[in-house]
Amino acid sequence: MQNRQEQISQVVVTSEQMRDIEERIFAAGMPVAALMEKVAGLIAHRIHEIYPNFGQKQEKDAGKELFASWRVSPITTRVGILVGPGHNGGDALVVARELYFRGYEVWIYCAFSKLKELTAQHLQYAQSLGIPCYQEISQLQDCDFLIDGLFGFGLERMLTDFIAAAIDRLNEWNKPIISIDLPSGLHTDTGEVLGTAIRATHTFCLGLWKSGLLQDQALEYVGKAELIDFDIPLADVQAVVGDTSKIKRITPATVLSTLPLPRPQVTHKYKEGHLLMICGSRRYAGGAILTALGARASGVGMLSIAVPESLKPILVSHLPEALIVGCPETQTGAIAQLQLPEKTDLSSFHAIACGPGLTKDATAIVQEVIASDRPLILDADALNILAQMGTIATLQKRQATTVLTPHTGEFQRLFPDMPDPKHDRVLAVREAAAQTRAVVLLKGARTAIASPQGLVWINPESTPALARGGSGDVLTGLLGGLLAQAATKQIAVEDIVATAAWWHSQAGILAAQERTELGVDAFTLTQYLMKVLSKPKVKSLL
Ligand SMILES: NC(=O)C1=CN([C@@H]2O[C@H](COP(=O)(O)OP(=O)(O)OC[C@H]3O[C@@H](n4cnc5c(N)ncnc54)[C@H](O)[C@@H]3O)[C@@H](O)[C@H]2O)[C@@H](O)CC1
Ligand SMILES: Nc1ncnc2c1ncn2[C@@H]1O[C@H](COP(=O)(O)OP(=O)(O)O)[C@@H](O)[C@H]1O
Ligand SMILES: [K+]
Repeated sequence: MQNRQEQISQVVVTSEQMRDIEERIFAAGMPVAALMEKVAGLIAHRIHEIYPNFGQKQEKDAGKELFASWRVSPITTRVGILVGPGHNGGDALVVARELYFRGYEVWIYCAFSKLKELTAQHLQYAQSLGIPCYQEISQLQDCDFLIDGLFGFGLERMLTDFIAAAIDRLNEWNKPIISIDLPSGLHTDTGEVLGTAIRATHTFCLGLWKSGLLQDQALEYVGKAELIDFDIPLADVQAVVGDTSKIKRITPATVLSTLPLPRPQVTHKYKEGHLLMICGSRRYAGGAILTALGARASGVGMLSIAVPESLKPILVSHLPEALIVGCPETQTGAIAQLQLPEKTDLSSFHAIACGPGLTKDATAIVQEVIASDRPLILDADALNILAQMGTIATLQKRQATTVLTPHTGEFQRLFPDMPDPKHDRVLAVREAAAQTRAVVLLKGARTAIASPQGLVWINPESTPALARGGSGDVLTGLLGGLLAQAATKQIAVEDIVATAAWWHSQAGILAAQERTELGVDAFTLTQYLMKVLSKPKVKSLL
């Protein structure tokens, strides 16, 4: 049973869900102002940890002379507070007050004439303390860092006029900015930039993770994101979010509920998953090797690899443990047809992973595996061939598990009539899974995975070091190996896919830490997969 913190860290909400959750808390008797105090107190505490103030409150209290010289002291921190019209602005003003009492020099920017009542009261009190409040953003240019309380999940339309101009201006200063809840200007659900948006260095997401913060298009704006947990009761979360149409973050706890795949004492190789990989062509031999090395790291019991006959020697030399199935080739060096060893047919395999390096000339074999009753992962060229066959009509005929692993370009070819993943990745992937009845993994900086039942997993941590040829092939092999093993155990397919995405990106992160982001070629990546699980912190949980 996961503890509360683990459960909360997996939840992802839309603005509508967040509003409903808050309303339940307020309806239960929690005063709005008390919640704002609590939240802002937690934020102020974190800010104090990140940007400590070395100015002495005693100096300020000692009299006007010292106060006047305070600013020139190199050790006093000046913080600019950006205040919007709603409760995001209210949060920021409470933070302003708290930092002021801790000896920071605080300057406020507020250019809105109409504020929500609570926000207006906090502004009035801040001003009564002598905290200066400006209507021109240029006045804050000398601040050491800024706190963004312009808009939170209440932003409902494009930013225009003076506020858009102010954001553009302060973004040019390249100062540290801490955004409260979300960088102002981002759509809470999709992460889309509504006209313009704050480029934050930190985002303190309040209470529950907002979906927009986990989208590729938001990442340049979010900076380092962390959750400020203000004790929302799990019952309220559950009541609003429910069990279906959920979005969940993949966390170590998620993954460690599947890994290590249970392996009994008395077993044999065919009981621990038999994967058939179909990949490679004369033109693309490397993809087959990388996919196979990904599968090797999964711990799969038996690995068979179908490649064009001419690739057999090179595969044998890289993977002595695997059974390499040489297949007849087309004139272009693609697999012409599957030629399995005697007494073997597709039913011998627990799963099939098909696609990397095939080229489009391998159509016949892709059609054959799609027509089979085996759990199937389709990637790369197999996806392009599927697109030509007609994705939805073809997959609706399949009874067995299908997993598709497209990047954005492949997704658009597979699903030309679906919502554009560049606009809303969660919506796109959920729709694709619902219509195909496949588990769809949409690759990206923040990979999103949807089940046909509407559950979406988002992988919240990765590294651009993975933006490199061949890293997707490694994922396909790893996923194939895990799926083959899971087929003999009772584990949900989407959980296995989420596990593979997490494991793959953690290997990238670890490799980048040790070798820099430039040192994570796909072959190296395969060698870091095992290292992730043997990291003391992960290993102790396994
Ligand atoms: N109620 C509370 O005590 C709590 C408040 N919280 C804070 O409250 C925020 C949500 O507060 P609100 O619902 O007041 O919403 P916001 O503060 O996000 O903004 C809403 C205000 O902005 C205006 N607005 C929206 N789009 C605009 C645009 N494009 N141009 C100009 N004005 C625009 C709206 O008319 C409204 O006045 C959260 O993000 C969070 O920071 C929560 O964190 C926790 C508890
Ligand atoms: N900017 C990024 N940040 C994190 N992960 C990324 C980034 N770009 C790509 N990736 C990951 O790297 C892999 C690339 O796969 P793919 O596009 O299929 O490449 P290839 O076919 O060359 O192997 C995917 O798992 C993807 O999620
Ligand atoms: K904000």
